[in-house]
Amino acid sequence: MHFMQSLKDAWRRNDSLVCVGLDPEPGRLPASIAGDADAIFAFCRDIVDATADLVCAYKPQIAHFAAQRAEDALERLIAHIHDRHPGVPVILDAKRGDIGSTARHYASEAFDRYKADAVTLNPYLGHDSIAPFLERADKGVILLCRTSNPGGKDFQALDCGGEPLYLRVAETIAREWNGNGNCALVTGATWPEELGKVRAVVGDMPLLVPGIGAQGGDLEAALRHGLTAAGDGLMISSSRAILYASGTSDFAQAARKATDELRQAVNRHRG
Ligand SMILES: O=C(O)c1cc(=O)[nH]c(=O)n1[C@@H]1O[C@H](COP(=O)(O)O)[C@@H](O)[C@H]1O
Repeated sequence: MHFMQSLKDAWRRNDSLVCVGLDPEPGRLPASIAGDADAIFAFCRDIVDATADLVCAYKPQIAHFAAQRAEDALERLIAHIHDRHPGVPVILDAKRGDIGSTARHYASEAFDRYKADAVTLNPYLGHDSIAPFLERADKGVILLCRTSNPGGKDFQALDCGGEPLYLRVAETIAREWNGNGNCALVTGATWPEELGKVRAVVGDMPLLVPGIGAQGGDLEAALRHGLTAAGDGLMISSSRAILYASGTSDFAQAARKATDELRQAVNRHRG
C-alpha cells in the first residue's frame, strides 16, 4: 500500500500521531537482554510488540544498527513489523543524499533490501539526487527541512533571496518535487515557529517532527503550529524517551506507558 495511505490509516486506526524511533544504544540495553546474541533485534521487537496499537509509524535509525554490524537485525525487525503489525508504516531513517547513479542504490537499499515504506533524505544535492526515490510513487520521501539540532540553523536559516533556505526547500519540494504526492518534510519540535512557517507553505503535507523528549522540544507549540485543519498531518517522533523509559526487564511495558502518555498528550491538543 502507498505510504501516505498507510500513514493516514494508522493515524485514524490507532488514533495516534506518535512515531516511535528505534535507536538501539548498546550501552543502554537492559541487563536482562544485553547478553543475548540477538539483543538488538530482541530489544526492538519487544518494544514494537508492546506499542504497535499506539503508533502511526516506526522509525528505525540505520546507523544504530550498522555501527553494531546489525544490519541483519534491522532487516528482520522491519520484516517482523510488516508480518505482525501490518499497516504500520516503517520509515528508514537513513538521511541519504548523493548523485543520481549512487542514489539509485540508496533507493534500492531502503525499499528493496530493507523493505521500508519511507526513507529520510537530505535534499542538499538537489532534484536529481532525490529522483530515484520520488519515482517510487508508493514510497514516502521524507526530506530534511528544518532539523531539530542546534546547528540546524547554520545553513538552513541562511537568507535565500529574502526568505530562509529551509522555507525555499519546503516551497520547492511542495511545488516541484511532489508530483507523485509522496513527499514529507522533517521539521524539529525545537523550532516550533519555523515549523508553523513550513506548514503555511506546504498545505497538508505530512511533517516528521523529532526533538521532543530527550532534545527538549516544545510539544504543545509544535502541535499548535503544525497540526492541519483535520487535526493530523504530523508524525511526532520520539526515540530515547520511549526506548529507555525503564532500564530494567520491564522496558517494554515502560515503553508502552511512555508511548501512550505521549499519544494522549498529543491528542489533548487535537480537534
Ligand atoms: O530525521 C530524523 O529522524 C531526525 C531529524 C532531526 O532533525 N532530528 C532528529 O533528532 N532526527 C532523528 O530523530 C531521533 C531523535 O531521537 P530522540 O531525541 O531520542 O527522540 C534520532 O534518531 C535522530 O537521528
